Amino acid sequence: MNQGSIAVIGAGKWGQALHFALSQKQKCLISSRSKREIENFVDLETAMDCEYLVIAIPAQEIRGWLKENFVFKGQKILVASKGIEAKTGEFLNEIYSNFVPDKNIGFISGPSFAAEVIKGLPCALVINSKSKKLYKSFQPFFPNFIKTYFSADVIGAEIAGAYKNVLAIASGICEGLQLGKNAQASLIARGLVEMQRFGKYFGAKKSSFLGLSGAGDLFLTANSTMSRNFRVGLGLSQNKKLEDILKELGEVAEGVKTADAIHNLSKKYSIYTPIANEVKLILDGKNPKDSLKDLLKN
Ligand SMILES: NC(=O)c1ccc[n+]([C@@H]2O[C@H](COP(=O)([O-])OP(=O)(O)OC[C@H]3O[C@@H](n4cnc5c(N)ncnc54)[C@H](O)[C@@H]3O)[C@@H](O)[C@H]2O)c1
Ligand SMILES: O=P(O)(O)OC[C@H](O)CO
Repeated sequence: MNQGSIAVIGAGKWGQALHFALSQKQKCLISSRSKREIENFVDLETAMDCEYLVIAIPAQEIRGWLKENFVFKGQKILVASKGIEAKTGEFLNEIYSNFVPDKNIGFISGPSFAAEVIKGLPCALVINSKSKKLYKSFQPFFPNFIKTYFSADVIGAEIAGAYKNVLAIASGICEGLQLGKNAQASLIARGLVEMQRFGKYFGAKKSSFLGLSGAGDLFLTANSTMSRNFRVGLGLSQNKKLEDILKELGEVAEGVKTADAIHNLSKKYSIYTPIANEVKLILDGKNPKDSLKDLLKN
């Protein structure tokens, strides 16, 4: 293993933004499935030989990618993805736990549009890990325009980062239906309560939902067309087909599959998640205006 070296795996919008940020203070390699004309682009084998890896692959693809490509050689891993695996309902930390020990892995959360990070605009992120030593080993790699915080509440950060994408779809629908800012603010506030209720069932800390991982990322994502998930909601409000919306988007919108995962988990464990459930029904074809009536029922 190449001691002290760092690489980003995944050269999508977030992988490229993290590569830019992590290149400010030191050389940072980057790798992806297809070759890219990016500084310090390397093949996967070279990247995997780095001591520090930042993995920015879509949540639904992680299990397959790990099975096909990952060999643990003591690397320290930072997971940059946000989502819950739809086909199993497993959280990302559960998937990674089959490949990496808890002391070697952390999860990034917080309000962070790639488009702003790649411009060097200031932001704040949380590195969530069972190991504070892991956080301390990654922290020096981050540039001065990114303030990092530590939290040991991995499940809270994971659920917050995944759930906010589903709520962003709901908020985009609300915007698209021109229901007004009162409705949108109420939806976001009730969504935060719902997210925290869901997280509590899995042992998440309430504070994670009041901080950067929850409220911070939700306020960002549910109020901006910079969010892919918010734009999915806008498309749904215009009765566009989901396949057409995603084709036009050309990037991942994790909330679509995570809505499935949350719906299945809340049904399995009898957790009250009305907003996420309506998003799932709308993604399956329910008229958004009918969902609105159902959500407004006293
Ligand atoms: N874009 C952002 O602002 C942002 C910010 C924070 C977190 N994230 C999260 O980062 C993750 C990646 O999002 P993104 O914005 O980079 O998406 P993107 O659609 O821009 O890029 C996804 C990348 O993953 C690659 N990919 C897809 N399937 C793959 C597979 N099976 N194996 C290897 N690579 C594969 C694609 O080729 C693409 O380069 C998501 O979980 C997202 O929620 C995104
Ligand atoms: O574009 P979105 O909706 O995937 O959001 C991107 C980031 O998660 C914002 O923190």
